[in-house]
Amino acid sequence: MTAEIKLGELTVYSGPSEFARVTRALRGTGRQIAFVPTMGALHEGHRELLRRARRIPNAVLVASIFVNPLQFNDSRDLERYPRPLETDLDVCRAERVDLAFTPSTEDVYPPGADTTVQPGRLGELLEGAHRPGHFAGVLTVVAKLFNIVRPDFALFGEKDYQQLTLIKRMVADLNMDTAVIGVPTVREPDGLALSSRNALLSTEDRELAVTLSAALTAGAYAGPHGPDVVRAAARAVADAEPKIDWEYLELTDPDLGPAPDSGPARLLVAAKVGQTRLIDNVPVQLGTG
Ligand SMILES: Nc1ncnc2c1ncn2[C@@H]1O[C@H](COP(=O)(O)OP(=O)(O)OP(=O)(O)O)[C@@H](O)[C@H]1O
Ligand SMILES: CC(C)(CO)[C@@H](O)C(=O)[O-]
Ligand code: BAL
Repeated sequence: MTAEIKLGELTVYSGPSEFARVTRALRGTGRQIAFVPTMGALHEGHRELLRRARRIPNAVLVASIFVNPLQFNDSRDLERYPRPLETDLDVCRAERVDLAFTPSTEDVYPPGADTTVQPGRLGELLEGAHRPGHFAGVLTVVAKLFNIVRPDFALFGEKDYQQLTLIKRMVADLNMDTAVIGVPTVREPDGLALSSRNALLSTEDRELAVTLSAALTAGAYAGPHGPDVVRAAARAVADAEPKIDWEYLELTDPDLGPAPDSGPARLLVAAKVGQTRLIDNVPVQLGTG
């Protein structure tokens, strides 16, 4: 079988069973597998994940492109989600991806599929409170993808910080044999976190959207003064932009528990800008000043 697998140029698969056989054959040759799961509409954030994965010595680079309906609690969000598959495959070629997995919804969820992975308490906070069922959808598809690909390494962006935290939790709790690597958020020059949904912003909304990262930056700079000042500094920037529908702006510890008085913390935001819901977060060092 491995004789047929060409590495060094992109091969695209859509059948889960066929793809599982390919990855199993590769493992049999002693190669390690580095995996970058995505929903497509690839941008510089995804490219950074692919480049970091490419640098893992002797690894075969696998990317998946699948807009997972199970994690969308809003059907309009699912409908509007961009799907430029051919351009995405060109990006995969440019980043020297070996294997792309592009299943259909029916490939991933054949009739009768009924088993899901449910997050614990962590899945109910923040994003979980605003997108009911979202993280069960994410964990279910990530567990399925991990079973198909069986990666040694899987790379996820810190932009989706709660997702990254929950995936690390799932891997530990369910004894999955994959090292999860978090990659810092890639930003536009003005600070806006890159996101596939940015393509849906009107010109005016794009200008407003920078307020999310501006609020986070104001909070992070206030870190030495302690948690109350961080919250107040971030909130002041957010409140100055009432055209944005702010959903949460919260300071936590790095594991998403209550914020400490000093030491490392995380400041997270979600807001609707026009029709488009965006999230972002930054690390904050508290109470050192
Ligand atoms: N700006 C970014 N920097 C680093 N990683 C990112 C960035 N944006 C997305 N990622 C990561 O890329 C992976 C795939 O994400 P996804 O395909 O959902 O893209 P996205 O830009 O997060 O889209 P959206 O948030 O609009 O759904 C995830 O691990 C995500 O955290
Ligand atoms: C991890 C993921 C690919 C699961 O669908 C998705 O949530 C994403 O792109 O962040
Ligand atoms: N990037 C996280 C996937 C989602 O918003 O559904």
